[in-house]
Amino acid sequence: MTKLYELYVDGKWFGQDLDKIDVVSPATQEVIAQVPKAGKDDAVKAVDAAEAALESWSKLTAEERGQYLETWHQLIDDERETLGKLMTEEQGKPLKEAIGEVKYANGFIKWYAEEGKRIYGDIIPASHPNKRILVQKQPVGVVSAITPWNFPAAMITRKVAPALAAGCTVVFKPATQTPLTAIKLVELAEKAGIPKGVINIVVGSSSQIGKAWSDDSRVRKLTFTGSTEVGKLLMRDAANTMKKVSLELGGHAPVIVMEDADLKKAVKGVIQSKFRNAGQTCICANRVYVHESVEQDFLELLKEEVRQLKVGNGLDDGTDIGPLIDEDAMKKVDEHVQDAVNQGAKLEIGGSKIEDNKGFYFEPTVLSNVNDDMVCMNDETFGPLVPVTTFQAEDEVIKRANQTPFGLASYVFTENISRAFRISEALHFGIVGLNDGAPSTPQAPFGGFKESGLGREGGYYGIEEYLETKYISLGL
Ligand SMILES: NC(=O)C1=CN([C@@H]2O[C@H](COP(=O)(O)OP(=O)(O)OC[C@H]3O[C@@H](n4cnc5c(N)ncnc54)[C@H](OP(=O)(O)O)[C@@H]3O)[C@@H](O)[C@H]2O)C=CC1
Ligand SMILES: O=C(O)CCCC(=O)O
Repeated sequence: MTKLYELYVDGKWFGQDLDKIDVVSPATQEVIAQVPKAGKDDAVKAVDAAEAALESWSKLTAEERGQYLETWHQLIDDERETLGKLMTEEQGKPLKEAIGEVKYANGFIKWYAEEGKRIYGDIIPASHPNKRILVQKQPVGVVSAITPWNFPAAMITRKVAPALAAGCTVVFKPATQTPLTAIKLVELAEKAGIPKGVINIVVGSSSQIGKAWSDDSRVRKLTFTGSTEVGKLLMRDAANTMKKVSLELGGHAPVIVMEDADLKKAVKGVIQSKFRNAGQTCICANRVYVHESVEQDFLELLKEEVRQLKVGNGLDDGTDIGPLIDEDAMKKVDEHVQDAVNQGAKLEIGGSKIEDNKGFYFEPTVLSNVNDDMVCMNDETFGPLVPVTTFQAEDEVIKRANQTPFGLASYVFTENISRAFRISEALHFGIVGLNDGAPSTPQAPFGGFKESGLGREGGYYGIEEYLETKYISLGL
């Protein structure tokens, strides 16, 4: 019998009597579990619970809240293999990557268990002898979090952990395609003794749940990771009650390989950045600009590495690239490849769907002779495609890299220190991987410029998003 996972609001598991949603393995298309389908009423009840829990949770000391987070961290660490397997089953990424994500996700909990103790205020010298100017940071209040399917654990912990550490309570909705890891994380939060109402999870109609939270003036902060389209919609709705908003949206990351780059390092960076999670990451390399003098050497090295990547079910040993999340995702990659090839791009390796599997598998693909008008050079592919084009001059490539409404991650490979700084500073992106294809880490600020979003997650920057600044003017 298919296992039914329940939802959790106000310290109670519920949902047996609701309609059900099937959770489908992207590797096999089999139904692996079911979750209840919550709607508006459940979303409102979640806010009722979070609001009721807010006062007592926010009044705990940062050390007490940190202790709950430490216990949660330990329980997740003990279960990292179980969580990793569940994640692979529902999301598709290879098991070693899934376990890596659990560790990464847990790193945010550990970091914020500590960082909550360092929410400092200020005393500012006054202009009047009988006045004192005090500045205090306070939790923003109830937080609503909406997360995507591509990182079923990390996108949750990097929102929930700083919110909890700051003294906020949380209502959250994971993606319908990947709710199981999220529910398991909440089970462990309950086991860690986190009081009822502090964390509440619902899954179901995203528009009903999102709207209920947007319209509710008790929710003081919205944090979202997902598509730019939905991010804009949520921001517009949040304006009605003037919520604080953090948005981590789409990217379109350029990779710049200069003529003085260490090409082995550059290829390793592209492989790390591009093929993680089958290319379904908002910081994935999406377009590669290689100096014309090193293009052939770069392509040869890249193809050598890509040839060795094994595509398959993420649960199988040795799999490097799992299935894409669904048919639409596969169609998008195929369309990007076809568009480029029809306009004269050269297929260096890959280029096809893998038809003899039940899941949505696509070959790791490299295209050369690509130009800036092709769809793949303007739109996030979210799949295992590396389009390679050439450039002649530094100014030219900076201009082309910045020619996008997105501004999340970018990558530069060069062994020249002055050039490295010059280019990093000229790129209009929130993240620059300088000779580094894997910049994500819990202590660093993750987030984008322009239409890639607002706010930062990670490090001390990430906890600021859950705080209000209060100024107390004291007359002596
Ligand atoms: N920045 C990033 O990390 C991500 C970027 N993307 C980009 O977005 C594209 C589309 O992916 P997709 O999964 O559809 O992204 P979405 O933005 O649709 O989904 C992200 C989250 O938002 C929820 N959601 C969707 N519509 C609403 C709504 N009206 N109100 C409230 N919540 C809503 C989803 O719920 P539900 O699952 O129930 O639909 C999910 O929890 C990808 O191809 C990729 O380009 C996608 C995922 C992550
Ligand atoms: O695609 C995303 O939004 C998640 C980014 C993963 C990371 O933290 O590196």
